[in-house]
Amino acid sequence: MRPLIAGNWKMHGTLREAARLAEGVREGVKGADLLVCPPAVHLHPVAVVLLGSPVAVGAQDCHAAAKGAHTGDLSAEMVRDVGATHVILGHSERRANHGETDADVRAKAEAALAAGLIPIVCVGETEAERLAGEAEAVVTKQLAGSLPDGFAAAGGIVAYEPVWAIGTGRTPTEAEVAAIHGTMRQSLVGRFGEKAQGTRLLYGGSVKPGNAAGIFALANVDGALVGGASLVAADFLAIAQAFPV
Ligand SMILES: O=C(CO)COP(=O)(O)O
Repeated sequence: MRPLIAGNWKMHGTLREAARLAEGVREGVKGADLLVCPPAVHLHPVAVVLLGSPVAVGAQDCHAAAKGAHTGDLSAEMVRDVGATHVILGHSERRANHGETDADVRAKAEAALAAGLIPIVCVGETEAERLAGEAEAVVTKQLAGSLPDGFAAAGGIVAYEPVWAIGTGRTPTEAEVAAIHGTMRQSLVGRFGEKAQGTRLLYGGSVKPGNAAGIFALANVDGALVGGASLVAADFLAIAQAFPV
């Protein structure tokens, strides 16, 4: 399976900085499939910078409805229309800051699929859940509730992002990542059948150039969802280069 290295730029940067970062990624891309997910207002200009390059563009969220009276929201169609091919859904920051439930994420993923976008659905346990030994159960439940039917057939992507590893410089051990990714694969194959062997499972949470190779060597890790390190083109590209080809 071709790895996917995705950058989640979150709420960072000016338009000029977004364009420069996109140019830096475009100039250095080789090997892995790359995706950048800028803030919504930068989607179109970044898509223009990356037009004709192998670097894809994704949004960080979309609404579940195709259109309507939803002030401040963006539909999947709008995101697609301005040049995005992917959308991150159910990131823990949205689950925490906007109260998004598994059912909300599932509805958004359905809207994304209907609009021809590839959803990247995020799951992950909190530190308290990990300490209570509940990480695998939490992630399995989130997957069951957040993924719509047809997810695997449409090429949907899953990102495992332990909440306590995001932006903290801490990561699970390689054995812990391998265990969760193995559990996720099993649960996807159980629900969607053998085609889910081809579902990309990304790891996210403090991925850096220095720890990427170890994480990428693990079974059932098919790429990464990178936050902070994706804001520096050289670091993002170094992470992509760490994937064994
Ligand atoms: O939340 C993340 C990506 O979606 C991970 O962020 P960091 O790479 O900054 O830990």
